[in-house]
Amino acid sequence: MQDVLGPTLRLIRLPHGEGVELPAYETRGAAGMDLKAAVGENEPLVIAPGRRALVPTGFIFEIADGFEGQVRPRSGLAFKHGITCLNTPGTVDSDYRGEVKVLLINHGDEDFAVTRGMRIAQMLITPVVQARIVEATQASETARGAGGFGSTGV
Ligand SMILES: O=c1ccn([C@H]2C[C@H](O)[C@@H](COP(=O)(O)OP(=O)(O)OP(=O)(O)O)O2)c(=O)[nH]1
Ligand SMILES: [Mg+2]
Repeated sequence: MQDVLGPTLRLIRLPHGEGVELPAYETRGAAGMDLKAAVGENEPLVIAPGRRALVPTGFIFEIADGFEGQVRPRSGLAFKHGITCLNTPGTVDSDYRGEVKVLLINHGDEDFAVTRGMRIAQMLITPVVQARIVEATQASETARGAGGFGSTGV
């Protein structure tokens, strides 16, 4: 995978991200780079059951034109603790210059403490295109027509 040259991702470290490891692909073929929590060293962010929290990553991500960042949950956190991303997949626009944050929700039945450096989610860099938006008066004909939501059987 790493033989395939992807776009450059510039990361601007914010003061509270000082010392936090860069997001990284954990294995050679990993689709997503793991994002780490930039919460205070002695201030874990505790998410109670049923609650949500915006977790800082400590970085501005300058995503190349023509790409987006998709913030997705980590399956291990979901399986073991019921922790997932509420807005999955989160969309990080290429023109966004604020800090990337991860919106976690606790679907488990115990408090979950997010500690500094914890790998909380993953980000995929994915190509996007913008459509040319045109209003029309009639839909074109197709074999499917208006059939959907199980119209071809289950
Ligand atoms: O998980 C996420 C999702 C979004 N963002 C940031 C980057 C993204 O470019 C911006 C806006 O996200 P989105 O378009 O999904 O939210 P919105 O509710 O439409 O806000 P806006 O009006 O700012 O576009 O928020 C994150 O940091 N993490
Ligand atoms: Mg938006």
